[in-house]
Amino acid sequence: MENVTPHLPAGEQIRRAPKVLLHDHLDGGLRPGTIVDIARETGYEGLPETDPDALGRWFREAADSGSLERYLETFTHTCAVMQTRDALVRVAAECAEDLAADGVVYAEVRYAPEQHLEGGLSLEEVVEAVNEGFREGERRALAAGGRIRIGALLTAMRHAARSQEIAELANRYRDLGVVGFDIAGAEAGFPPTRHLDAFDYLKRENNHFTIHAGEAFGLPSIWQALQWCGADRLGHGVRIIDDITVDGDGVHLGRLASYVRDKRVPLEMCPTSNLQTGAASSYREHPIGLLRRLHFRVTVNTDNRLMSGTSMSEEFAHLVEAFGYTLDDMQWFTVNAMKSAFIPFDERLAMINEVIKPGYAALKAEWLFAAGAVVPSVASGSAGERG
Ligand SMILES: O=c1[nH]cnc2c1ncn2[C@@H]1O[C@H](CO)[C@@H](O)[C@H]1O
Ligand SMILES: [Zn+2]
Repeated sequence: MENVTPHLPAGEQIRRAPKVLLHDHLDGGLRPGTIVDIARETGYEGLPETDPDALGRWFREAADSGSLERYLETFTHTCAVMQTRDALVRVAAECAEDLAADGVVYAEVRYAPEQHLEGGLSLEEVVEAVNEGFREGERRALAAGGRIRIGALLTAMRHAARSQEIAELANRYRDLGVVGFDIAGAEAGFPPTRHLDAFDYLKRENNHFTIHAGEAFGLPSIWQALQWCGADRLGHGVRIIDDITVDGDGVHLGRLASYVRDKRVPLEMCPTSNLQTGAASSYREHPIGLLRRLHFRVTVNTDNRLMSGTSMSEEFAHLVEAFGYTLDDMQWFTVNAMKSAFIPFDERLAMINEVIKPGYAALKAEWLFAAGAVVPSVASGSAGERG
């Protein structure tokens, strides 16, 4: 009899479970075959491999360096093939299709418009091409029997000096496919306060933003992101663990960790990416386990599906294995993510009540109808033991 234990998710159930993704980079999620195609079409000759399988392996290995800076070097190749309107439409459409096929029902996908200007596109043309691709991908997913909604986050690169311009762009395209703003790139040496003008501007506009913080750099980065910049969410935020001590007397939260938990600050955690950049040493030791137990507002994310060779289902499968998470835990993470999304409250609520909860309820009931589940011993109470 297969999987009659209620609530314990098997691989295929994890894929079918509705999932919400808040932290995924468009330029970190291309299909290797698409990179090869576009490189050929546009004459980009810098690819380290031209066979799609070998190229996929190359990205995973090159990103597996233990350093964020080296991890980020691999984006040269994906950005190189995302410089034309057609390429951006294609990459965005495939992103939506791939996420929907993996059971993601809502995603916020980010990219840095300033990294897609080498072919002569304007910032506006970049945003419009990506939006067009997302809409196309949503339609294709629907036609294939799936369903997904995608909102874009516009990222400014923290080492550069275009954050104000990108924040204004995010504001201009608000309600037109863009739902918020972010900063990314190497963290050490580039504190979020370098971009205070952009964050202040977005606050005055009542707009939303998240900040990559507490990944390659510790508590000061998280503190600045929250208390100086006013971030709505933290990208990664794993280093908040440095402000938590666990000893014989129990768990003690420092002031910053308390603030993060008390204010329900969403943490966009990306376990596999953290293993690759050295921010965590194994799935079992990943801070997500403790933070979930302490009821921080934790969410599960992919970061870069190509560089990490992952998907939302893969991330959850690793966590199920490491921490014994059930469908109830998956639902908890998913509801956390949906609550923390940047779309309007009524839409988030409808997603939770009409899509996420019914989806998990259906999965949790499956054991009842599994072959062999209804046996005479039901009367003697074995079904009750399963619950
Ligand atoms: O985990 C990360 N930490 C910091 N920056 C990142 C991470 N993943 C990707 N990017 C950076 O964000 C840019 C826009 O999508 C990417 O080009 C990459 O440089
Ligand atoms: Zn990221």
